[in-house]
Amino acid sequence: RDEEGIIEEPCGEQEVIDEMCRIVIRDMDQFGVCVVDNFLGYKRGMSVLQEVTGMYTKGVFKDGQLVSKKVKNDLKTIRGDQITWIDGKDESCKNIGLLISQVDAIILRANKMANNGKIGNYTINGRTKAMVACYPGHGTHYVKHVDNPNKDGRCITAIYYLNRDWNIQQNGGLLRIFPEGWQDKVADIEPFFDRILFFWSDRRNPHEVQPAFKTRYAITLWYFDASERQEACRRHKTEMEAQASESNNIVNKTSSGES
Ligand SMILES: O=C(O)CCC(=O)Nc1cc2ccccc2cn1
Ligand SMILES: [Mn+2]
Repeated sequence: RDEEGIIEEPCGEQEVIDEMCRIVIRDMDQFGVCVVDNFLGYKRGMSVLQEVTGMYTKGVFKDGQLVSKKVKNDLKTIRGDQITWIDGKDESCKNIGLLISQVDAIILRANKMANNGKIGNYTINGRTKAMVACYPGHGTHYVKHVDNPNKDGRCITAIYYLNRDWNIQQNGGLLRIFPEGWQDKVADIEPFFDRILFFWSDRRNPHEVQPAFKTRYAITLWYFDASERQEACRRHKTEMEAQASESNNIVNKTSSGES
């Protein structure tokens, strides 16, 4: 507060980051979901959007997963979201790289600031690459699902939206989260430009994307909890070894003529 008792607006970059971290920690602890608007600001948000639309017109997006939909009595296969994975290091997506480092800064700082240095009792030590997704907008949707149902190590989902002048009534594409413990209440998130959303990736947050009727872009990052990730990798390694020795036995049996 300055002498008139007016609350000082955080002005420096660091104060803005700290303020945002406090909001993320508070909302994640209270709701398991957190929405922050004007995350990058108009200019930097637009440069991220331009890179994404540039990639899309270049056709780097893989065809989305097939969603066969019974339309009257013929199976109409429509494609869901189209995705591409990038690490944001190459020159052609340096602005996406800036977005990624900005989200990293918030998550890692929040991890430090939270009580005993853990946000939601996690110790975050890494993340996936950025998944850039596009819904082509012919009524494509994403069925209700959980990002991490079986402890693969991912603890926080961060989704950055890029859709300007988005009108939910006309364009659809609402993200609906069904947070565990909210009874019949839901969290309806409109995929607005320069909005970032955080939520726990596990079974606490089943979610769906309702049919979109305009091209809908989003960039997703998943952050890893150190111990859950380590355990998941150990389990995966054991499964791989078991499969290898199993196929070895079969080979030995068939080559030695045993039935
Ligand atoms: O765009 C949004 O608002 C969220 C869409 C969404 O949930 N996408 C998504 C996409 C996925 C792609 C591969 C594996 C798991 C995945 C989980 N979730
Ligand atoms: Mn998801």
